[in-house]
Amino acid sequence: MVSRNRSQVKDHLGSKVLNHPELRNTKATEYMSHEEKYRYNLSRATAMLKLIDEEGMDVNEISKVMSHTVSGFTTPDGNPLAVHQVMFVPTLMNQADDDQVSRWLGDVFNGTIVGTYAQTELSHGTFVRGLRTTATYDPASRTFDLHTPDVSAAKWWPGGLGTTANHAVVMAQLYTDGQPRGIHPFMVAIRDRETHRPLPGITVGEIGPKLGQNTLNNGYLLFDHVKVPRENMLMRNARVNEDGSYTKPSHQKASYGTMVFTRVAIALDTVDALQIAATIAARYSIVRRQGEPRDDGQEPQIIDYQTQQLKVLPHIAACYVLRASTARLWEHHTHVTSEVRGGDTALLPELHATACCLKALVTQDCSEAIEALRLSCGGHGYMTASRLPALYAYATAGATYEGENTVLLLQTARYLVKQAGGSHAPPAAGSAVTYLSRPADDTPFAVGSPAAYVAAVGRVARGRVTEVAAALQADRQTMPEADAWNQSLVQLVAAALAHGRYFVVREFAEVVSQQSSSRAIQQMLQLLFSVYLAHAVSRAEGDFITYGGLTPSDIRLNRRHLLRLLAELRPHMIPLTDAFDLPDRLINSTLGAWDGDVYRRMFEQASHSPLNTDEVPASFHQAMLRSKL
Ligand SMILES: CC/C=C\C/C=C\C/C=C\C/C=C/C=C/C(=O)SCCNC(=O)CCNC(=O)[C@H](O)C(C)(C)COP(=O)(O)OP(=O)(O)OC[C@H]1O[C@@H](n2cnc3c(N)ncnc32)[C@H](O)[C@@H]1OP(=O)(O)O
Ligand SMILES: Cc1cc2nc3c(=O)[nH]c(=O)nc-3n(C[C@H](O)[C@H](O)[C@H](O)COP(=O)(O)OP(=O)(O)OC[C@H]3O[C@@H](n4cnc5c(N)ncnc54)[C@H](O)[C@@H]3O)c2cc1C
Repeated sequence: MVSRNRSQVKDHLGSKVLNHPELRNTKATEYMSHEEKYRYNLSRATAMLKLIDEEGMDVNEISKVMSHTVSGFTTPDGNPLAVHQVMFVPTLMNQADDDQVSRWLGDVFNGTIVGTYAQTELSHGTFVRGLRTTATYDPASRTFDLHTPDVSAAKWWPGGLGTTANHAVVMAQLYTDGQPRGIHPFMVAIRDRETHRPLPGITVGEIGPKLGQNTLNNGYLLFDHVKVPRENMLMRNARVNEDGSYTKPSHQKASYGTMVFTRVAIALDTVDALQIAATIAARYSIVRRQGEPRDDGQEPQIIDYQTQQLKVLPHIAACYVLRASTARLWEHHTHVTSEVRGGDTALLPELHATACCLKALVTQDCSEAIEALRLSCGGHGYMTASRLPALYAYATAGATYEGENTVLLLQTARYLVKQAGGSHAPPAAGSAVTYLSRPADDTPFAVGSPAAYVAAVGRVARGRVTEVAAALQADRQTMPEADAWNQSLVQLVAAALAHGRYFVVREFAEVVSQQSSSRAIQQMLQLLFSVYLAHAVSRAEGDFITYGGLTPSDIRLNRRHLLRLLAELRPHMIPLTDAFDLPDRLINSTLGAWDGDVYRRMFEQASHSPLNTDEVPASFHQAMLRSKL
């Protein structure tokens, strides 16, 4: 499997799970209790982990397996082992030293150690430096004392912590030699490997129901002076020596590496959810007919309403554009990580800035798009069996976890304004920010020219960044830094999003220009790109007038152009979503099956309601008749 790309891994595993004795048969989980749902999803997650093991996948491929296309089928209510796979294992691989890796990894891969990534606390998630769990080193016993000072410092949220994991990588404030040293990772056993009972000094449990993803098994965790051996601090980056002396990491934020990786993975994966939602809405929009009959005597297919085309088609284009740019980000991450392992951290700041902004842009765009697609399916889109609510719940969680989106965009903005002001190391060759130090691209705007649109998107990004950088600089002369920063927050976020949009469209422009296998494919990619660009302009018309060099007349022309493009794309809608190659069983939607047999499926799913088991449910007598008396 080692040389397969993500899509090949997804297809391979997709067919494996659909034929797997323990995974191929699914149950409707809507009517299960919380505990039953957890058991069902956990046993499927475990079967999936065994399958991964049988396939001999390495850690890099394990994260590819987290493709929502596959995991949404295997664990429809959230994977209680997701954080084990996506964060715990990669943290050990990248932050444990070689001795530690050889000490733990065997037990991780044979399933004896199941872990989570315990960083967030009740009172601190965003502000990582503010975490209050302490790890105080005692040279006499050569142990760390892990302690939760009060309930507000309880770890709260880690996935799988509730009742699944027996170990955690705990992010805690290190104290050694009497000095605070900042946040560091510790490998901590929290439950007995045999009995699964919490170990002495540990309080652990599950946090309760959420908007969705209810079997992620998010948990809480408190330490009452728990002793952890010195060898359990992950020591690839920083070290605490036996005498308590401290060796700094090569990069101040080296211990944040897992977050960077997971942001990249989330950006990639959320596009999977959008592809599924777009396929469902496209198929339903063809099947559904409603309205005054036309000349042929038939009611119109809803996709032939211009408004419906606007609700559905731009999001199909977005699937293609965002898939390409997030795949490029993944490749870039792989490259930078290997440089960092070799000791060169020069590319890390920009990788961090790009990962923050793409994770935010993609999860925001995808959750808004999935909600629009749900609305495009009318009442039936509100039903759980359409799968659209779960897809939305999944995508919108991505806007919060692994760094709340506003906060991440502000990280990107911090990097951008430093670049614009020349106060950061100059960008490396191939950097995504060189445009800030060059004159603006003055390619005149012309409807119908993707290159002209890309240039305009670039002018918006450049204008947004330079304007807010100047405002910030001016405010810094008259007020404290924190006030000046706060004064510009809204514009900083807008600048980071504009930069992200420019990154995305430049990457796709390159994909289109490099595509050489067929003229027809090239033309289709051009059409998708044109739709994406025209839609991007229509969503931010003010910006394109203010910074992009467009006139009000260009804006009017773009509105008409977008609608014409949608009409042009409409006949290709089904092939374009079929091309995502999603088998019906993985889509798992009453509205989105390939044969379009929507109404029969809807009736079939209604038959599963426990309220339909008896003609008159017992509850009628118990609740309603009694209340009449
Ligand atoms: C394949 C998987 C796909 C999908 C997922 C599948 C399933 C999903 C199931 C479950 C997923 C759930 C998991 C969720 C897990 C979590 O949520 S874990 C917790 C995540 N928490 C966060 O992300 C917290 C966000 N906050 C932060 O990251 C930081 O606090 C901060 C906002 C970045 C600020 O940090 P700090 O206060 O320490 O920073 P400053 O001291 O202000 O320094 C800033 C300078 O540091 C640079 N910096 C910051 N971070 C990094 C980094 N990671 N790498 C490199 N550099 C970094 C920053 O650029 C500043 O640099 P400067 O300008 O030069 O000073
Ligand atoms: C489903 C799910 C799974 C999770 N899994 C894990 C896990 O496995 N491990 C783990 O450790 N954590 C996990 N988390 C926690 C998650 O990482 C945090 O919730 C997330 O980082 C947001 O932090 P917060 O809750 O502190 O939000 P807050 O920071 O409190 O956000 C609230 C509001 O404050 C604003 N805000 C905060 N700071 C600033 C600022 N500096 N500037 C401007 N605005 C600001 C935000 O923009 C937001 O609007 C999970 C969360 C969820 C929802």
